[in-house]
Amino acid sequence: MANERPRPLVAGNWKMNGLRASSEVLSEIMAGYGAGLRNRADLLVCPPATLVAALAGAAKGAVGVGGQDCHAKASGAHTGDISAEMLADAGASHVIVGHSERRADHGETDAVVRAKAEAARRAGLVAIVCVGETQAQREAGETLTVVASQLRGSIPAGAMAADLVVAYEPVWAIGTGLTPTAADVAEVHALIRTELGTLVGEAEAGRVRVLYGGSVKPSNAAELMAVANVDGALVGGASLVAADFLGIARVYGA
Ligand SMILES: O=C[C@H](O)COP(=O)(O)O
Repeated sequence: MANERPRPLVAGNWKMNGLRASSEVLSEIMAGYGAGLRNRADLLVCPPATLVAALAGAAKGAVGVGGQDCHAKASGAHTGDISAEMLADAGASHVIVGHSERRADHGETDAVVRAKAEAARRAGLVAIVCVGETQAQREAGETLTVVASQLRGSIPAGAMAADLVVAYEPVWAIGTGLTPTAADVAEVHALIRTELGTLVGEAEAGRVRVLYGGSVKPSNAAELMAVANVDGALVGGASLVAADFLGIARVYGA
């Protein structure tokens, strides 16, 4: 079972970008999501929370729609926050948790990220748990220990491949145009697969989709997606342009 390669997932994280007119990007993605690609890979778009319901309505399940964050609790006095249940109610299928921008801007710890991933599961969403080292940590030779520690702290006990995706995003590669070498990506993704084996069991670990994120573009997608244990991409900037997002996804099929 662990030998079966998971079906790839190409996910777009729009971050704090997008107005109602941006639904046009989704329309273009759907128009370009032909059978050759549809048979081989899943697509997901994670717009700002203001657009989740509209895009989920327009996507009609053909392309997944996800949130970018959720609160750990289902409801309550948490001004400005959005629960996993609310995202599910709006039509989301996934939610990103623990993105390095949330960890840095909002002080989110591994424990907070795990609580959010548990909330996603409670609400019937797939949690996309993000991990990755900073430039200083890479230069200090700490990449593998940092990523392993984040995984152990952020993955909920009893997580299953059906409710978990892991995204490896080196912080220094996000939005910079820099990417790790294929060998570096392979080393970290192999570690993630091994750690998942310990955390969720070998059989489940083999089915969890492990994405690479950080300056993925149509020009480098083929090389990055060909790396062992890379089951797709979490795309930031390039996901805002349908042609670029599709250009990345099409490494899996026309
Ligand atoms: O969630 C997506 C990542 O942070 C990657 O962003 P980027 O593709 O703009 O480097």
